Amino acid sequence: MTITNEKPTQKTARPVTPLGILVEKLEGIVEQAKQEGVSENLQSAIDAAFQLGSGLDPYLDQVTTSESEALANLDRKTREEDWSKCFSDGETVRKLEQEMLSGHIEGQTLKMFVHMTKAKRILEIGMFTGYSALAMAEALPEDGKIIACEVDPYTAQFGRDCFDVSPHGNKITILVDPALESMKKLASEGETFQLAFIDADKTGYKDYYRLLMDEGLLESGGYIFVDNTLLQGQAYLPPQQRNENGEAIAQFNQMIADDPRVEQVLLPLRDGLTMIRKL
Ligand SMILES: C[S@@+](CC[C@H](N)C(=O)[O-])C[C@H]1O[C@@H](n2cnc3c(N)ncnc32)[C@H](O)[C@@H]1O
Repeated sequence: MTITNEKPTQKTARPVTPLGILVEKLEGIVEQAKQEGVSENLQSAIDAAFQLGSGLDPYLDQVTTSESEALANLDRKTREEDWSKCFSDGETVRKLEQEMLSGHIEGQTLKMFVHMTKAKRILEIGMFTGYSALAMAEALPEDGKIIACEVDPYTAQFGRDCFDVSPHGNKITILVDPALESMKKLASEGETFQLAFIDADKTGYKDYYRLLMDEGLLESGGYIFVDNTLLQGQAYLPPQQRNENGEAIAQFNQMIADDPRVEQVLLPLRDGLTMIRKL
């Protein structure tokens, strides 16, 4: 057996945001233009468009507060895991992938929102390896708590192991069940939350929202943050370009826009992050 000290292979994440996809397309256009020999003016316009787009995400990373060591460790471990093998070996019950992790900019944004809202009881719907849960936990006071719903036991344990090396991990309780079941149980026990973060299966978003709003889980004046509300641009692209998730998100966004009980804003951060305030 050969023992090396090489790091486990890390696959490069594929683009999963409107900007990332746009930049990948621009990169292809830059190459194609070079090969086909377009005019100097057109080439420099294409190069400028590529520069403008490709520089944004690295710049945000550079000027945003760095993530904690525990978050960096969780991110690295998530990238090193072979998620497709975990699924084919039957370790995970769902097909998971490293691209599901929210990451540095969104994590710091959520953490900032927790500070700003002074929320002490948070419900997370869709935890994966726990990046967003831990980022929010870092902003909670000692007596604050997060209940994180995750259907996959393998990734729930993966997250738990990462939480346990953080001084904030003890604020997070994981419920390993379909989120709808966990939420109904929490509602029947009279639990209430000041902040919820929806980031699970996109076709379930409408039901999660209804449960939060109609079953008393979310307190008046409480906030719901919702991830992937641009769904790689499918939310605003022509309907025939949408897959099932894109259609679910488009319908969800419209449902929120039509609900007089709330105020909301869709931030074009990463794959779209909607902030909703219950009036
Ligand atoms: C996009 S990931 C969550 C990412 C995480 N919030 C983060 O910031 O890194 C979605 C997660 O939702 C979980 N999920 C999907 N359907 C679910 C359900 N019905 N109930 C609970 N969790 C679910 C998946 O197993 C997956 O881990």
